[in-house]
Amino acid sequence: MFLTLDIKEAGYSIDEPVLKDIQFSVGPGELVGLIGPNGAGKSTTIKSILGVVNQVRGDIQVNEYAYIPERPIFYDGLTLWEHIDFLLSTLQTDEDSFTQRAKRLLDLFQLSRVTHDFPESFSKGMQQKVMLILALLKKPDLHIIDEPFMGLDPRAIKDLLQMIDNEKERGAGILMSTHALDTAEKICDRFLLISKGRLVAQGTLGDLRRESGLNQGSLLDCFDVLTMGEPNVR
Ligand SMILES: Nc1ncnc2c1ncn2[C@@H]1O[C@H](COP(=O)(O)OP(=O)(O)OP(=O)(O)O)[C@@H](O)[C@H]1O
Repeated sequence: MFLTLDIKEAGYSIDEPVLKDIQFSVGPGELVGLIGPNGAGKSTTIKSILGVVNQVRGDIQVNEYAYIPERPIFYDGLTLWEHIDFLLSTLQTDEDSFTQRAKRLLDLFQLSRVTHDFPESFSKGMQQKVMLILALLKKPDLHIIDEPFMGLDPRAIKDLLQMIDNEKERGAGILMSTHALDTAEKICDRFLLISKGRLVAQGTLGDLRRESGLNQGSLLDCFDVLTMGEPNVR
């Protein structure tokens, strides 16, 4: 497994846990969708894995990962190419092949023209593409992707889906939070459904259908049934 998570409680203060009793894992070549309503605890789950939630009771084992946040983050004063160069300096990899891969990806995502510009000046979609390129260049065991489809044009979404396929084929695991349930239904191997800080269901679409009693239900239908009337953590 590339990620094994067993959270008893996690949150931003000791007396008010946001998450309770969440257990799951992500293995090689698996795309796991983290879904749930607004405020359910998806980002808090991801932040617990990243180690930036200060109150976590439980155990989280994670291999080397790349994180693509919902809102792209860049280093002040570094151009796009300098971000790539900086990443290279943190990796033990062959410089020539790394540079070639970087150029190919910049081409693919149509960012070759702006390699010497500052990512802060890019559109949201272009910034998202930069984060994707940096994650791909790292070749991690696990990708953790927070709501990747927002702000991407249809062509970029197609490229992203292709990238996800390629990464799975390479053997990487992917944990992806999203509200795009139509897309998630088509591409995810398994789902983690979080509601009000608890893992209310996990498994394949077939498992979620069985659990919700909707034999032919879409992911959205199952989501609706399974997130109704969940008790609050607090
Ligand atoms: N930094 C923080 N400090 C205190 N509480 C927080 C913080 N971030 C999130 N929360 C609370 O934790 C709960 C879960 O929020 P979280 O951001 O994990 O939800 P989410 O499932 O990612 O939602 P969304 O789909 O809206 O992004 C919410 O009640 C939220 O108010």
